[in-house]
Amino acid sequence: MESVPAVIVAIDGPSGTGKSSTSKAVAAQLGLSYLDTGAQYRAITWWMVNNGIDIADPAAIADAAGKPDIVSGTDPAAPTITVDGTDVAGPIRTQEVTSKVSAVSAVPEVRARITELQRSLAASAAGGIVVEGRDIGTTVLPDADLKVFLTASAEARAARRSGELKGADVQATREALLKRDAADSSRKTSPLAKADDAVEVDTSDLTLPQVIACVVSLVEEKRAAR
Ligand SMILES: Nc1ncnc2c1ncn2[C@@H]1O[C@H](COP(=O)(O)OP(=O)(O)O)[C@@H](O)[C@H]1O
Ligand SMILES: Nc1ccn([C@H]2C[C@H](O)[C@@H](COP(=O)(O)OP(=O)(O)O)O2)c(=O)n1
Repeated sequence: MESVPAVIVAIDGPSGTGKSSTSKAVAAQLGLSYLDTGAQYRAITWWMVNNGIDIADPAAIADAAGKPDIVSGTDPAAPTITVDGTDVAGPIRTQEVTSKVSAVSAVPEVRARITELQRSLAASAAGGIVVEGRDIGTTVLPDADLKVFLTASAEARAARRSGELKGADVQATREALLKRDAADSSRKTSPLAKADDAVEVDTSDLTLPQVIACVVSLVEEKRAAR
């Protein structure tokens, strides 16, 4: 039987463009592992908040960056995230963590630590992996076989996000989302950016199944060309 070589897929883009839903579905469909790098930054932020680290003090964050043990489960059917053995999948999605994650993830020591975890997970995924985040194509896995950069209008993204957070005001969600994009795009260390060789897909007017099909066919094209 012919074996299919492991494929590494990097999916980046701002909040609400469909990275997590698309990456999980593509990985499940193609039998690949899946890594949500945003969950890792949220997990380290949750730990900082829980341990009384001053989020306004980058030196304090840098000093503590090596302390928490963050473990990601990469099965796309049931991704997991633990900190020092505690399941934090729920607590990392609170408004408090969301409002603080950009400040924590801007600290170079935090990025170095999490980037190392990401590279080691990608290297050990024998069947290949889909890794989604903000700097995967530019910094974490610059040699990925396929890089996709998802975009969508602020209106579409805010409508999607406020649909998730029951009862959330679309305008307030839009503002919080744009504020986080601006912080993530303007930080010095590996900001949110499209890699030069990434394929850009605007998802504003596409359904989720259409985006998934588009990325699956991009992966299949890459595989066929190898
Ligand atoms: N193309 C799409 N059309 C409509 N809704 C979408 C689309 N892609 C994703 N969504 C929905 O938008 C929300 C945010 O998607 P998610 O995958 O979490 O985005 P990201 O990981 O980029 O923040 C989810 O509720 C998801 O189901
Ligand atoms: N590769 C990554 C992934 C996420 N981050 C940071 C910046 C993001 O605002 C936060 C949270 O990412 P996450 O993907 O969970 O955010 P959303 O699902 O888009 O709300 O983490 C990062 O700096 N680098």
